[in-house]
Amino acid sequence: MGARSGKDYLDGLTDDREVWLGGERIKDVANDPRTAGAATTLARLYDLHFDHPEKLLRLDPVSGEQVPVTHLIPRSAADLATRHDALACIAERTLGLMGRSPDYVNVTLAGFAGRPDVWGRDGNEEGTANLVAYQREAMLNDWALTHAIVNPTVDRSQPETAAGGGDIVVHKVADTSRGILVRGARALATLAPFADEMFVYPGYPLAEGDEKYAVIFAIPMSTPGLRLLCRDSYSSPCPADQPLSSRFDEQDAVVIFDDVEVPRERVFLDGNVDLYNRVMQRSGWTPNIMQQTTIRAVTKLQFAWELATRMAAAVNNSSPATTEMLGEIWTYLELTRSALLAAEAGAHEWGSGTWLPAEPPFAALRPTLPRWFPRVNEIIKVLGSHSLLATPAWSELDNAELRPLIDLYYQGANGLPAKDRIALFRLAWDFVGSSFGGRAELYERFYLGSSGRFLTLAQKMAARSSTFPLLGSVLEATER
Ligand SMILES: Cc1cc2nc3c(=O)[nH]c(=O)nc-3n(C[C@H](O)[C@H](O)[C@H](O)COP(=O)(O)OP(=O)(O)OC[C@H]3O[C@@H](n4cnc5c(N)ncnc54)[C@H](O)[C@@H]3O)c2cc1C
Repeated sequence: MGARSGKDYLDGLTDDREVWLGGERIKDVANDPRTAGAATTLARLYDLHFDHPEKLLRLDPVSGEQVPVTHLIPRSAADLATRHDALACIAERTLGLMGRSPDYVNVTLAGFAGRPDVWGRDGNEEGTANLVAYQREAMLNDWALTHAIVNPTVDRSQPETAAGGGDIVVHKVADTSRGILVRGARALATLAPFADEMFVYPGYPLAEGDEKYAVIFAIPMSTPGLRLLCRDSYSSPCPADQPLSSRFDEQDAVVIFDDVEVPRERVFLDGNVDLYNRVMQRSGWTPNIMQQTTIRAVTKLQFAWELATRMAAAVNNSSPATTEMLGEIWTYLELTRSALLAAEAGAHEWGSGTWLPAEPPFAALRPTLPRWFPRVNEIIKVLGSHSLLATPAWSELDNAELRPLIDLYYQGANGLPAKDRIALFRLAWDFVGSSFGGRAELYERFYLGSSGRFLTLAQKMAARSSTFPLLGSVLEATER
C-alpha cells in the first residue's frame, strides 16, 4: 500500500476502538469536537508526505512502494541526514507541539528492527522475526502508532510489579491457541485515540522472578478489551481564539488491557526478564529516539524565541532585563541545536549495520531540556504579564460598538494594530498558560522521564567511561 493520504488516515479511525472521554464513549474520533482538531492536523501530516515527497518519501526496494522516510533503518550518516530533514519538515508543521506525531514511534520501531543482534539473543529468535516483520507491516500500511511503556504509579516505596497484589502492571495471564492473553494497565499513551496501533515495550527494568511482566507486543487499537481513558480534552473549537489548542491537542490516555489477546505473530518478547531489561539500552534506543525529539525541541525553542521577541517588540520593551531573558531562550535553542549536530556528527555503527547518533551529547541534553522548557515558559509569562490576558474574544472585534474602543485601547507600540497585538498575546497564552499550554509543559518535564532520573543516569555513564586522567596525573605528581 505505501504512504497514505490524510483522507485514508481519517477513514482508518472509524472502527470499534474504545475511547472514553468526559464520561462518554467517543464513537467518531475524526469528527467529535473534542478530538477533531488534532485528527485534522494529523491528516494534514499525512498529506504533507505528498507535498514534500523529496523529503518525506522514499522507494522501498522490496515492495516497490513509496513509504515514509521516518521508517528508514539508518545504515549510514547519509541516512541519518535524510531522516533529519524529514523529521524537521514534520516538526515545523506542528511547531514542535505534537510530541507524539506518528514519526516518533516510526523512528523507535526502525531502531529496534535494525538490531536483531540484540533482540534475537537467548531464544528470542521468533519474537525478533515478528518484530522485524511488524516494522515492515507498519511501514507498508503507514500506520499511526502510539506507545505505552510506563507503569501506573501506586506506591513508590514498593517495586512497581507489587502494585495491587501484582495485578496492575501489564502481565501475561495465559497462553491461548492464537497467542497470549494480557491484563493490566500502562500510563500514559499520548496520541492513543488517534492511532491505528499500540506498541507496548519496556519502561523501567524488571526484577528476577518477574517473567510474567516481561512482554513486548503490538496490537490494533480496535482489539477487544483495550480500553482508553482519556484526560479532559483541551481542544478548542475556535482556532482564532485558541490557535494551538484547537489544532494540536494530541491527547493522553491511560491504557487498560482488560484481558486482551495478542496474536502470536505480534509478540516480540515473552517471559525473558534479562532480555527485556537489555533491549532498550543495548539497541541504542536513547540516541535513536533523541534524534527525533531533539529536532522537535529545536523547532519549538525557535518558535518560543520568535514569539517572545515579537511580544517584547509589541510593547517596545527593550529593557536590559528583557533583552537578557530573550538571549536566554536563544542560548537554549543554540545549545540544543549544537548537541543535535554533535550527536549526528559522532554517529557510528551500533551493530547489525545500523547507524545511530553518538550518545553523550544526548545523555547531557536529556535531563536538561525538562528544566529549560519550564524556564522558557516562565520567561514568556514574565514578559507577557497582564497582556497575556488583555485579549478579548475574536468575536468581540466583530462587534461594531466595541471595535473602535478595542482598536484604541488594545493597540501596541509603533502603530501595532490592536487586532495584531491581541492575536500575538492570545497565541502566547495558549503556548504557556491555557490548559493546553500547561499540559505541554508537563510533557516536556516528563515525556522521556524526569530530569532527576536522567541526571543520575548521566553521572553513572560518565563515571563508567572515565579513567580520571587529569586528576590521576596531579595525584601521581604529588605522591611521596
Ligand atoms: C504529558 C505526558 C505524556 C506522556 N506520554 C507518554 C506516552 O505516550 N507513552 C508512555 O509510555 N509514557 C508517556 N508518559 C509517561 C512518561 O513516560 C513518564 O511520566 C515518565 O517516564 C516519567 O516517569 P514517572 O512519571 O514515573 O516519573 P519519574 O521519572 O519516576 O519521576 C517522578 C519523580 O521522582 C523523581 N525521581 C524518580 N527517579 C529518580 C531518580 N532515579 N533520581 C532522581 N529523581 C528521581 C523525579 O525527580 C520526579 O520528581 C507521558 C507523561 C506525560 C506527563
